[in-house]
Order: sequence, then C-alpha cells, then structure tokens
Amino acid sequence: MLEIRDLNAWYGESHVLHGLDMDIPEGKVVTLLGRNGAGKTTMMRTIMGLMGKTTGTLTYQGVDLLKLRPDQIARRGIALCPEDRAIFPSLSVQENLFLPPIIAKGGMEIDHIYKLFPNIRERASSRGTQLSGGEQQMLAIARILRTGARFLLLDEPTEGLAPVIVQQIARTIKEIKALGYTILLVEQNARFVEDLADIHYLIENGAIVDRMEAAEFAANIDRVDKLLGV
Ligand SMILES: Nc1ncnc2c1ncn2[C@@H]1O[C@H](COP(=O)(O)OP(=O)(O)OP(=O)(O)O)[C@@H](O)[C@H]1O
Repeated sequence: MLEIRDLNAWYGESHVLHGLDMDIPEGKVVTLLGRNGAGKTTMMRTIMGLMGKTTGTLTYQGVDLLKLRPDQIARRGIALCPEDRAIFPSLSVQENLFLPPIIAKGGMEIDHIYKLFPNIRERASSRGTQLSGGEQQMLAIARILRTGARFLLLDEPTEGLAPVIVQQIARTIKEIKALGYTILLVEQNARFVEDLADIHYLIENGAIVDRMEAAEFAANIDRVDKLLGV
C-alpha cells in the first residue's frame, strides 16, 4: 500500500530522516519502534506532507505522496492520530467526533463506532476536558474512522496509559485491523505491539536498523529492548 524509498527529511538545516526504506502492505499492522527522538513522529509527519524539505519517494497506490499537499494526502484516505491526541477540550465528545470532514467514501457509521467504543457512547455529552487519557485516545481513533480514511497512522497510542487501558486499546486495534484497515503504529512499548503487528521496523537516529516479521519478534525481544533502552 505504501512503499517508502530512500526517504530523507529536514527541519530547517537539521537532517532528521536518513534514507529510510519501508513497506507497509495493505491490511497489515506495521510498527515503527524506537527511542525518543529517533524520528518516528517525523516519519508520520512526512507521510502526511507536513515536513518542509524532503527527498526520496513515498509511493501510495501508485502516486508519490511527496508531490502532494497535506489536504490532497488526507483525501486519499490517510489519517494521523497525533501523540497529543488533539481533542478539543471545550467541545463535547460528540462534537469532537463529528468535527473532521468526511474525506472519502466508506467512513464508519456512528452506530458501528459506538459499538467498537462503548465508552465513547457513554461519554457522548461530556466535554473533552472531562475524559481520561484512555478515553481521549479512543476518541482520537474513533474520530478518524468516521472520515473514511483507510490508512491510519497512530503515534504512540499507549503513552502514559495504565496497563488495563493499554490492553483495551490493543483489542480495539485488532478489531480495526480485522475490518481491513492498514495501520502504521509508532511505539516505544514493545510488549504492546508484540502480538499486534505483522511487521516490525526498528528506527535509530533517523534510519531503519532492523526489520522483523511477527514470528521473529519474540526471539529478538532482547535486541528490541536494548534499542528502546528498556
Ligand atoms: N520542530 C522541530 N524542529 C527541529 N528539530 C525537531 C523538531 N521536531 C523534532 N525535531 C528533532 O528531530 C528528531 C526526531 O524527532 P521525532 O519527534 O521525530 O522523534 P520521535 O522518535 O517521534 O520521538 P518522540 O517519542 O520524542 O516524539 C529529534 O532529534 C528532534 O529533536
């Protein structure tokens, strides 16, 4: 679905991504694991067209995303769920949910969203500020499902959440995957992604240093922990 070749990205003069190669097949969950500052968020910002200077190719359904504007990328069905979750605090849960425009056909119906996220239904009239971190994360994911996006970029969805909520998010991501969505998951939590992802990429200093299939992950967990500094 997305083929990334020799991708470089800069913040001003600062060269942050150094020749990344990655493949994200349709309908799969792919993780990008790495420490703080490794370049994970930059990778997602690059896919969304939010970086100033870039080189390389990002071929998505035959088109190079690096040549498109962020709005054109979004309209191709790609959506980012940012690390800070970006829930509008003064709006209700329902208002937050309905805020993003529908960008492609086939967006998830609200009844289906409420079935996947029963907490969100219960909290529909609560303000964004009244939600727990886990509820905010669920709402942030629910919100992009409504838009019709089929390729979801989730930036550290488990950050700062209690283990029981992390498990709930893992179940939800599995359910979304079973519906045929493609997911790129940025994480520092190796245990969370262990039985969730089909392919794991490890990133260090803006370059991919390893790639593992799901079946190889458990045997290499020490190497992963070392990279993550656990
Ligand atoms: N707006 C910016 N301007 C300049 N440098 C930046 C900017 N944002 C990030 N960087 C630098 O780019 C590098 C990669 O940062 P990035 O946020 O992509 O890392 P990350 O792997 O997502 O880590 P984190 O978990 O902390 O978000 C870091 O060295 C960071 O300091």
